[in-house]
Amino acid sequence: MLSRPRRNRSSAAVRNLIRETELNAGHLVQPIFLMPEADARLPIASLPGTFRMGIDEVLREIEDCMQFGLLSYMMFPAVPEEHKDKTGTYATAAENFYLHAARAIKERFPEVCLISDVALDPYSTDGHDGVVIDGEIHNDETLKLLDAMSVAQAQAGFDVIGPSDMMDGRIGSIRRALDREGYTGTGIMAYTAKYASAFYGPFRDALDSAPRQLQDVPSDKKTYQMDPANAREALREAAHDAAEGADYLMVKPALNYLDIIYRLHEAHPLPIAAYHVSGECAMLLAAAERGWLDYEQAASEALLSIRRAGADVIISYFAKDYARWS
Ligand SMILES: NCc1[nH]cc(CCC(=O)O)c1CC(=O)O
Ligand SMILES: [Mg+2]
Repeated sequence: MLSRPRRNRSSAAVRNLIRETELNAGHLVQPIFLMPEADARLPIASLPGTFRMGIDEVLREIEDCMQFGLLSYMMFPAVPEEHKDKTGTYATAAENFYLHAARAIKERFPEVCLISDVALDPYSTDGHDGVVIDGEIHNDETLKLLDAMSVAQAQAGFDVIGPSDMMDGRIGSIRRALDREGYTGTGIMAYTAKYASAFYGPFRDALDSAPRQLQDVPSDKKTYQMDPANAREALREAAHDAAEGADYLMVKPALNYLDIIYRLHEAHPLPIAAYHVSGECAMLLAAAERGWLDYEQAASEALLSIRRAGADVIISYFAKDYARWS
């Protein structure tokens, strides 16, 4: 044998020399679930180790994460039922606790990159990302609501707007709305290839945002989120979002969709984000709880694999732990 690959694995020093992929806290985004009560800290049964927090707890949490070099956060609101309605009015209300929290975070930690969530589902009594009109999830009526939500978030200080709704044309629509209002510096992280996945369960538990049982509307999101069977369709979505002014293209979920991450990374010069979603984290945590997997090693390998596939940015509930280990 003239060529022996094992020579390049013979010591830690050699392995370090030839390592192809690096992953550090700078690539990671920590998701945050925000509650209205300032001092709240509530566990999520299906996602151990992650909490729904009020703003006081969130500020403490961010301070903690910053010690480990985590600078980017993506925030989601757990909206009380009494604030929900069919069009998500509360999303742009002056008293909205999510907008107030963004202001408080950016005031206290101006150096962080704060990413929003734009979609109707946390605010909607129907639990859909778009507005339901006459039994239909109405694309173009939803765009107006998403535009207003995005402008309110930019005004509150979010650095990057994160449309997670999968309506057609919303990136261009939001970009124009932001620019019209003078927020030309506010970025857009497009949930470009977001699949109708079974792995969002714990997230929907956390926000109580699952689609409701309605008369004429399916209680799944398959008419707007992508079919897990499709890969080429993701390239089409990516072409739209890139042309409409997205600053990042996201693939979601991540681990079952590494091929999609790879394809988008090859096809587009835009930064690629991957959302390692709640269910993907939960199944690893459940196995670790039973002693079936080593949490640190398995979580690190999962994140590294997402990065190796071509993700520049990884959103994961493991971000803080990984940052602490590395
Ligand atoms: N706008 C909805 C939204 N934004 C982020 C997630 C899931 C994230 C996760 O599971 O961690 C979802 C769930 C859904 O589409 O129902
Ligand atoms: Mg699209």
